[in-house]
Amino acid sequence: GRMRIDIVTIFPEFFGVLDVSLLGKARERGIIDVAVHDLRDYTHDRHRTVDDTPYGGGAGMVMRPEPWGEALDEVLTPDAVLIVPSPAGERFTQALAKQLATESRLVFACGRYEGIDQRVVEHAASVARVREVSLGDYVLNGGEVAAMAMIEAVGRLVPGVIGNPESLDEESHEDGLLEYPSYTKPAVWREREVPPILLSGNHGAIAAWRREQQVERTRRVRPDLLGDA
Ligand SMILES: CN1CCN(Cc2ccc(Cn3ccc4ccc(-c5n[nH]c(N)c5C#N)cc43)cc2)CC1
Repeated sequence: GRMRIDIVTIFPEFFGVLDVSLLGKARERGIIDVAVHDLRDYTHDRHRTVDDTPYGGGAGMVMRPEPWGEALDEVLTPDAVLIVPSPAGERFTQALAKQLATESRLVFACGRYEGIDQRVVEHAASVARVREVSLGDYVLNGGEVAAMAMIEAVGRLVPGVIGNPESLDEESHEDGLLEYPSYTKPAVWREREVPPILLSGNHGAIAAWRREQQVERTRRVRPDLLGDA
């Protein structure tokens, strides 16, 4: 396929949904191959232990390096990009999604507890490109939800995955503005009319109105995207 994605996690069943979603079609068509690996398969003790107490003290547990080392030995090839979801990561953006969509191999290391022993990331960087990436400034309990979001954002940009590619270039954050509001039938719903301009057939005026809606909405909701104070 065009892209191979490996996911290492202690919750492999979490990614079962990838079989049914949009990416399910892409997998059937052989565009994207996804393989999920259970980190516990790389432990060798009876309790399949993946965590231990943090050196230096502190609350919570840290994920042990050994299982991660063995798992990544198996899936991390030099051409791959290892993506490690982390609260301390660089911000995940549409620009990064577009960059990652050009790669042939992505590996996602989904941590839990308080994170993964840092030596795992250090070692991986000697084998492949590694990026610690954060979904946003809020706290999750692990990397799986973040990985799912990133896989969806990247997967839909891989050529052939989305039916109508033109819907890709007219979307939010493509031109730095939020998207304009959308409407469909009926023309009146609960006494609310569709903006008449959209029924005018005047495509120049419609395009202008949509642009104005984008600017107005962006200024109201996301002034940071306009570089406004
Ligand atoms: C001493 N204290 C100092 C504060 N830390 C902070 C902390 C560390 C881990 C976790 C839980 N967790 C484990 C793996 C993992 C991956 C991604 C994310 C994540 N959260 N938010 C995003 N946007 C994420 C993404 N992407 C969270 C994760 C939660 C909070 C704890 C220890």
